[in-house]
Parts: sequence; structure tokens; C-alpha cells
Amino acid sequence: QSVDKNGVTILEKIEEVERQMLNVFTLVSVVAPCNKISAPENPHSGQQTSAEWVRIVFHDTITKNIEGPGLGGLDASVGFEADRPENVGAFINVTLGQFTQFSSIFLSMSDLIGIGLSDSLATCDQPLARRIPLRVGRMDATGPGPAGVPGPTDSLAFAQAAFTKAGFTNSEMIQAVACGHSLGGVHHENFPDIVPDPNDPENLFGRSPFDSTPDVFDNTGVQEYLTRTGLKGGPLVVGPEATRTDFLIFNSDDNATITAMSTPSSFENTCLTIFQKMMDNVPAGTVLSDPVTVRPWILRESHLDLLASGGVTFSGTISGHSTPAPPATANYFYGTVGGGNTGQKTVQQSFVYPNRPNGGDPEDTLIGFGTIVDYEFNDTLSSPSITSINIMSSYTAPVNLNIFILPSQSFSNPVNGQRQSIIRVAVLGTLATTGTTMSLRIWSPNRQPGSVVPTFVNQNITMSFLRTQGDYKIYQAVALTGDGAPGSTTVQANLGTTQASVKVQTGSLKPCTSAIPTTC
Ligand code: HEM
Repeated sequence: QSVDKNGVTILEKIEEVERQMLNVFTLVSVVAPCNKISAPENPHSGQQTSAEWVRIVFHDTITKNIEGPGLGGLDASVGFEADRPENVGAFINVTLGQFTQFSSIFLSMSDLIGIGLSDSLATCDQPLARRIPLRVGRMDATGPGPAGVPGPTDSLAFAQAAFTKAGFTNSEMIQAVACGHSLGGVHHENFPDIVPDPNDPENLFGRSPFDSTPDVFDNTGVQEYLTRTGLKGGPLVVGPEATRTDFLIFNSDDNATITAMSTPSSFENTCLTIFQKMMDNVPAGTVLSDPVTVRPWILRESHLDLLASGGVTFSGTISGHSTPAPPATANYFYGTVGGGNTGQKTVQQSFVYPNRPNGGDPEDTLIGFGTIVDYEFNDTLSSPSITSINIMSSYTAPVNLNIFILPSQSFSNPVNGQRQSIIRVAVLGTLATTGTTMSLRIWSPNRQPGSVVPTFVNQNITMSFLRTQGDYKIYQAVALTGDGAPGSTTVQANLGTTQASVKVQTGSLKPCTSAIPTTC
């Protein structure tokens, strides 16, 4: 299986996306409900998070091929382009800033832009909460791409040339604009020549919406444009003569394309297809996965650990999702060497989402997976020959008792803008013979000049023997990681070149209270 520059496989990325999407406290919590404002300190700014997450896709993807065939596209290069006049507004740094806390070696910023689009559309499409088919594997640019995002003062010919160059037909351009401009609007703050200052303390940035339902992803704008009712297509249709780009674009084929997407279902089907095309408009050479289907049952989080007695524990969270809701209890068993198992176990549900579908609170927004149920388990493993966990006869994951990171004995502290991590690892004593080399690979987020998006750098550290605990030998490494950039650090322990632990994200490690780290 091929790996990327961080040694991560496409299957690892897919699994991480599934975990993100079923964890309602991650990205989706930032965008739900659809009218959530991205500047909490300024609730009357009209900066609608869901709209910003959609707009950024256009600004990133549309400059593909300008610099040469196959160059650019959806690659998070917008992170380096936030100050350009064509990107006026705070949306790029605000949006990427919201995404950075979830970035890791498993999720590039450009894949996060895709999850963000998928979350945004689902959140704004209640109660269906449909999602774009989401592929993963996008690679982030390491510098800015060319300028060339069409704006409201550009001619129709300029917009057509940009879309054609990026790989979109005239019809697709019309669809993309009509779909994007279902959410949000034009802000006086960004475009004072298009939208007059409303002098309204309830609308501080002077947002003039594109349609009467700016926080619903629907065909209202198309209907209002075609029937000249409501907002009649919004400020880029009926605003000042010099900036009627939406009118010029919609009218460029005598309204044939926009008429064909005027019913609720034709609008949604068309939009999900065109948004997927925009997301998959990636630099040549990028290998994208098949569309990710979040499996009905997954092991959302899990970790092995050691008791003081030397016994091994395995705990974590199983997540299931379905309509109607998954059962109140979930079953699983541990597989053993040779194909046997240790018997069925049952675990009670610990968290149900949403509790009151469409109750109006963020936590009641449907996000496209029916009801999500979490089940927290915590087992002391009875047999050293366990090799896997099998959940609801539907999902199997390996359990590697040979070598594993020890969360209860590992720590992470902020030190002078960096993090000091003390990572301890258990290796089965029979494997750690004389001459064993234990090493720890650490991938941590670092700042990149010119963009809020972190880049991941890795280091490989030799681990030292600490003590024996039961059947295991404990090794440890102390490392300074990252430079304070947001994002998640990942570690993996290696025994020579023969055994490797699973990769573990260190975000939830507790701080060490001892002055001498190795004695924590
Ligand atoms: C030639 C094509 C386009 C032009 C000239 C254009 C122009 C604009 C302008 C002037 C704004 C106002 C921004 C602000 O004041 O904050 C805007 C907002 C927006 N655009 Fe476009 N746009 C185009 C295509 C698209 C496409 C293809 C999408 C879809 C991905 C899109 C999605 C959005 C969204 C969601 C907003 C609302 C942002 C917010 O409320 O914060 N636009 N567009």
C-alpha cells in the first residue's frame, strides 16, 4: 500500500475521516447550526460559518491550471493567499484557523476543507442532511498558487475563461455559482460599492443575503431569481449595474441551466455533483480514495494500557450510526491467534446524538448519519493471544499486544512555546532481547511562514529502557515537539524494523507534574 510523505496510508486517512465525522465534538460542532457566526465575540457581524466554509472551496479550486497543466486546484494554497484583494474578507484565515485544531498527519488541510464542505452542506440541509461524496488523499501546497479568482467587477468573459481553464463548462460555472450563492451574502464591509452601509447594529458588517434563506442550503435563490420575487437573485443580480456578475453568469445560456435546477431535488442533486467536482479538482498526481462511506460500526477511539500488576487493559469508544437508532447495547468479541475468540461481550450506550432531532439547538442538528450512538468499553484482557476486536460482526480491527504506547504513563507539557512530551511504550519482554533498538517517531505541527496552516515535521528518537512491568519492558523517550502551531502530534514506537505500535495522537496526554521529566 502506498504511503504519503508522512508514511500514512490512504486507509489510515479514510479511517480518521470516519472517526472525525462520527465524533460530533469535532469539525461539525464548529459549523452547526447553519446560521452559526464565526466570530463569537461579534454576534451581529453576519459572518456565517457555513457560508465561509463553502466560499473557501471556490477560492482554492478555481485557479487550477493557470500556472500550467495540472498545477493548483484544491490544495489549501489559499492559506498563503489571504491578503490578496481577490480574497477580500476574513474568511480564509478564520476558516483555516477553525480547521487547524483538527489537522494531523492523517488529515491534510485540503482534506479538512472537504470535510468542512460536507459538514456545512449537511448542516444547512435539514432534515435531509445530505453530504457530498467525499474522497480523501489531498496534498497541501507548500506555497501560494497564482492569482485569478474572478470577482464581481470582472467581465463574464473573464469568469468564463477562469472556469474553463480550471476544467468547468459554462453550465458547470452557472451551477457552481447558483449552488454557492444559496448560502450567505455580500458584506458592505468587504464590498462597499455593492452593498450600502445599513447602519444597523444588528447587521454590523452590512450583509446583504443572496436569497431569503441564507442559512438554508436550498433552491430559494434560484426560484427568486427566475420568478423575480423575494430578493430576485440578490446583490450580484439586482445590485449596481457594474457588479451584476451573477446575472451575467446565470443569463449566459438564456437561463437554461439555472431553470433545469429550479426544483428542490434537481437543485440538490446538481449542487452535490458540482461541489464534488470542485473538491476533486486536485493537482495532477494526487491519488484520491474512493468516496468514503462511514461504516455502520467503527472503533472510534481505543488504547491499550498496563495496570500496575502488569495486566493489559483495552478501552475506548465504539460508535454506531443508523436510522432508526442503533440498539441500546453493542456486542463485540476479541479474536485470538488461530481464529478463536474470548467470548461475546456486551456494552451499554453512553451517548446518543442527536437527542431531539431539529430541536433548534446546535446539538440537535442532523448531520447525515441518522442517530449516532457511542458505547464506552474498558476491558482487562484475559488472554495474551488476543489479536483483534470484532464489533457487531461488522467491523474488525487489529489489537497489537506486542508493542503499544502507554497513555497512563505518558505526559505532555508546554515548554517555551514548544511541547515537551514524555512517551512511554510497553514491549513484550520476549521480543525485547539484548541488542534491541527501540525508537520513537514523532510527527508534530510547525508553523509555515505566510499561512495559518501548519506543516508536519518528524523526528526519530532512540528510546531508553526504564523498567520491567509484568510481561512487558517499558521504554521511554523525552522530546521537544512542535513550535506551538495548532494541530495534533502523533507518535509511533518501533522495535528495530520488525514491530511497530499503532500511531497514537497525543492530544489527550496529561501534564507531568515532576520537575524531572523522566521521573514522571
Ligand atoms: C464568478 C464567480 C463568482 C463571483 C464573482 C462571486 C462573488 C462573490 C462575492 C462578491 C461575495 C461576497 C463576499 C463577502 O462580502 O463576504 C461572494 C460570497 C460568496 N460566494 Fe461567491 N462568487 C462567485 C462564485 C462562487 C462559487 C462558485 C461559489 C461556490 C463554491 C461561491 C460561494 C460563495 C459563498 C458561499 C458566499 C457567501 C460568503 C459569506 O456569506 O461569508 N461563490 N461571492
